[in-house]
Amino acid sequence: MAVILDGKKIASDIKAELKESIRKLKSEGKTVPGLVAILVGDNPASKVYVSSKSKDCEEIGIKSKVESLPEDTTEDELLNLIRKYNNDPEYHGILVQLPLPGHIDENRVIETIVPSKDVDGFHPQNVGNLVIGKDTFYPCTPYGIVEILKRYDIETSGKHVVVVGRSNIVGKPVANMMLQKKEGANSIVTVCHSAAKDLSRFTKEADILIAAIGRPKFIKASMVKEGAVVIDVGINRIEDKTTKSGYRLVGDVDYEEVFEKASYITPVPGGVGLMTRAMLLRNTFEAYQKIMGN
Ligand SMILES: Nc1nc(=O)c2c([nH]1)NC[C@@H]1CN(c3ccc(C(=O)N[C@@H](CCC(=O)O)C(=O)O)cc3)C=[N+]21
Repeated sequence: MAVILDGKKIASDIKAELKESIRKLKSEGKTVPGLVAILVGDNPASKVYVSSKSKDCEEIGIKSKVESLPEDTTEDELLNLIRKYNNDPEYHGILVQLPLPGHIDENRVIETIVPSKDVDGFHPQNVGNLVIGKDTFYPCTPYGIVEILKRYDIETSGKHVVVVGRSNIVGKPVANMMLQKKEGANSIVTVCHSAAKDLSRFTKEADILIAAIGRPKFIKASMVKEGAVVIDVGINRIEDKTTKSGYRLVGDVDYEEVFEKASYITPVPGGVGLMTRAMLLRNTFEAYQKIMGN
């Protein structure tokens, strides 16, 4: 049976640390970090995420603002709003909630955010710096995964990490972070994806398995090595009429099965998702420190 990696506990520790740092800033009469979240359209899941982000900010003393724009906002209007915040000294972090409506080019949007305020770490300059091991913003979900491993003292150096999924927000950046030598995890990394003819051939080799596929309960016990560390990035809503909301959240890992075989496992909810939120706060604090020069 596995040890449950408690994302809720670690996220709350990180928030407490940041809260204390911000309290100090305030007591010295300094301005506080600021985060603006930009939401286009009314995707219900995105609304929930954005409102929980501002709640988190409020809790620890980060100034936050939500810009809610209608679905039919033009790309130019959005880009102009981003440019406004690029030049606004009260906001040190800018987050544009993804996905965007189809008529807006996500890459153009991301490239318009000034890299020094790109707290998602999605700008090509930050992505490039991550790959070559230079100062950057780590994307929040990968950053959260690395932080969980660190706080549970899980050995990563020389371990075989297998990432399933190759997205720009999770798979690719987490693979790069785990690969990093200097101040990094120093792991051996395999990235696999849906084109693999026999995925379990790869996943069974993992000392640390990171599942970021986006398919409910996809990783079965038969695909996992005895004693592996299993990190579940999936957030899938599946119908469940016994709950009040009519749905239930499950990960990309078949938790009940894999729990018996793994040495450590992250739960869903209560694992990586909460860490993602906490690391956004840390990135905002780091953006503030870099901009303010302290
Ligand atoms: N620009 C941008 N940056 C993002 O970081 C970003 C994004 N767009 N678009 C959507 C995804 C998804 N994401 C999550 C954040 C928190 C939870 C989270 O708090 N999960 C809770 C449960 C939440 C629930 O009950 O729905 C948990 O796992 O315990 C999940 C998913 C950030 N994303």
